[in-house]
Amino acid sequence: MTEQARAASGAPVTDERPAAPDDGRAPSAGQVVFDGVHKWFGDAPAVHDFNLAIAKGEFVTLLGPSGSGKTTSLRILAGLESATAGEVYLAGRAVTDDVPEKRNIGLVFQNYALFPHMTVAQNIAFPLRMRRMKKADAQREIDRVLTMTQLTEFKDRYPRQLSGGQQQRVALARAFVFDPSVLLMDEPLGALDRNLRDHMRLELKNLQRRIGATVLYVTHDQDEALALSDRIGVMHRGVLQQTAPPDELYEEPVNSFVAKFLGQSICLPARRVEEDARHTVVDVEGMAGRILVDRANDVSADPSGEFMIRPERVRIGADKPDAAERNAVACTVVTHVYLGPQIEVHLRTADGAELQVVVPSEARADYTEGSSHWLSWGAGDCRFLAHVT
Ligand SMILES: Nc1ncnc2c1ncn2[C@@H]1O[C@H](COP(=O)(O)OP(=O)(O)OP(=O)(O)O)[C@@H](O)[C@H]1O
Repeated sequence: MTEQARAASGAPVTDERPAAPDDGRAPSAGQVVFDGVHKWFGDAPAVHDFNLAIAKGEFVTLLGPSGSGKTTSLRILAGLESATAGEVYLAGRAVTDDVPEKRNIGLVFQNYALFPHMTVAQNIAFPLRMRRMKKADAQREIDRVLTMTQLTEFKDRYPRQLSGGQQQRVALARAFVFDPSVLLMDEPLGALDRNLRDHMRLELKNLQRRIGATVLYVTHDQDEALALSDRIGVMHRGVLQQTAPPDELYEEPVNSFVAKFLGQSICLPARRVEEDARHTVVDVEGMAGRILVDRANDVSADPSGEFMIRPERVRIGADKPDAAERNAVACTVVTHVYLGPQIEVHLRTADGAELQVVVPSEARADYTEGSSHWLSWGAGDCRFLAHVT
């Protein structure tokens, strides 16, 4: 069977396999569990010690730059790639050595992978045919997903007679039709234009919620990841850096790679010089004086790391704030960039650190080149992070 046909068919796991270890890393309640998975291509590591448990009905996204190991991890779960080490579990059973046809998984790829010589209805029927489902039962299931994906009126068309968005809906319908235990999607909206992408994103989320599907999704688009996911796992150089709900990932990144990859951030090299019960005191490159960081926001194992703050947490004013626990740094404006509702102000400290903040654009007259300002923020607004590049 070709990879395309395998991916499109899926088939239930029928044999008895050992249960997932109940060691905390691999909760038996997990619908999907990666337990210490490694993948090497020759002597090049692609995925390193990958651990992830996905609950039933959960939508988890792997987000990361090109080549970070997202697709390889997903293909290992699908059985299209073998793990060099580690185990993969589906519904509590090890499937690491099972061929793809033995895993009850639906797959959707960026290039749709529809069969060009089959109509919409025939494409959707394919996984049911592979399972030898009775004709009347199959027809009922096909009608159900045609309605669900609003494709009934297109059922007799061929893929070439459909728009990109319609083709992608067929691929989704084909992945849903056999009630897979898990759906894997690799950049499924990647080939669509921006408007259609935003629209399909909503459709996809609604569909997933309605049927309660467990989804592992791959993208390098952070907006897509934020909009769709219950949790996001950020990958970098084959390593899962952090897995958390979108707001937690944004507010509480564990290292400088995650902070920089998701949203805007001010990150500067820093050193921990002192700590007491409430604060860590850090020396930030380019900032005179010591900067206070809440102890809870000090997550670097090393004394050297990175100071991080989100630009919207920085207050900008004409005067130095006098609150003792407020960090304050004097800056001059280098330039500003008009962005419509906001301007991005580029500033330089007296010690040469460059940083950017955003302010409402109606205040732009205050930020002429060379003008002086005070930046300030609370110890709870900033973080001291492990340095990961
Ligand atoms: N079949 C293969 N043979 C050799 N190396 C491979 C193979 N597949 C992937 N790799 C390498 O493994 C690493 C991870 O690739 P992978 O496709 O998983 O990354 P990705 O994060 O999905 O990237 P992208 O977003 O570009 O798809 C890369 O360095 C890639 O070149």
